[in-house]
Amino acid sequence: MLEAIGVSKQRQGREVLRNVNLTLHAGEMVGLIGPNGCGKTTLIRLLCGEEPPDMGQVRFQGKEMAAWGQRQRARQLAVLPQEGLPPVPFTVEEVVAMGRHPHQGFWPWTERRDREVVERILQQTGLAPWRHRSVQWLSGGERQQVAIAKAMAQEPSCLLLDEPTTYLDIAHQLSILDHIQRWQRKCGLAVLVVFHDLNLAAQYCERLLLMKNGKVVMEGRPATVLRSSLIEDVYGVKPIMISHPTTGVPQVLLQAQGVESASHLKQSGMG
Ligand SMILES: Nc1ncnc2c1ncn2[C@@H]1O[C@H](COP(=O)(O)OP(=O)(O)OP(=O)(O)O)[C@@H](O)[C@H]1O
Repeated sequence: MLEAIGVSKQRQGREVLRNVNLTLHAGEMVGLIGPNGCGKTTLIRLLCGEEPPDMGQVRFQGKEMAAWGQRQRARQLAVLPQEGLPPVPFTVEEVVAMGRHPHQGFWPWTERRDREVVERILQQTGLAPWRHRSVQWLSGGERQQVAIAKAMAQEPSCLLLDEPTTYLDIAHQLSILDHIQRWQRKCGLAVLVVFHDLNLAAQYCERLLLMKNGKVVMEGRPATVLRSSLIEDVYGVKPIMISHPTTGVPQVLLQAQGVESASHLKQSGMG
């Protein structure tokens, strides 16, 4: 479905992606993880055709990305950038409907279908009661939910999400990711998600790619990638690894390293 083949990219003379290979298949959710500045967003920008690689190739549905027209690509590929949705002076319903733009005028019956899709998505995402609220007055987390609904309205076959849960509380993190997972499974959607939360990545993704300094250093199932020694090497912190009590997937516990917390533990007899 979507492939990066040996892609490299420089920023101000510095190589921020080095010979990265990635394949995303229909019907799978893949997590892209790694420390700040390791190149995740740059890779997403190359994968969605926002920028060309300096070396290597990005191919979408077998065709080189540069050969896709913008509108044609937008009918198939939706991207939720890291910065999310700006606080625009449009209503929730109008913004969700903007997701239909790549399809408009494509078939004679699109207008009715566009309205049906927007209505279905407003209902599914629980945004229907907010349809007339202006997006500019929504909180960061609320805007993020609208941004995801807009991407859903695009009805893509491939979805790229750059840290979609950053502004969301725990209930909304689960609700959005559950929603995307159901959509992925029902429609065979290919999903690539950038995560900082390794525990969510392990729970939702069948495959993870771990990046460090512009390179993919490990790829595989969560149990292969989320190993204590590898996490320590890549992130520079020593995690405590446990298995999720229900699903058995690896989960990462962090331990505060400050002097104060250590003495607090000793005082309480837990150190
Ligand atoms: N326009 C730019 N000009 C110069 N350097 C840039 C530019 N954009 C990104 N970089 C650098 O490229 C590297 C990779 O950045 P990128 O945003 O891809 O990392 P990231 O893994 O997404 O980070 P984060 O987790 O913090 O979002 C960083 O060192 C960043 O400073």
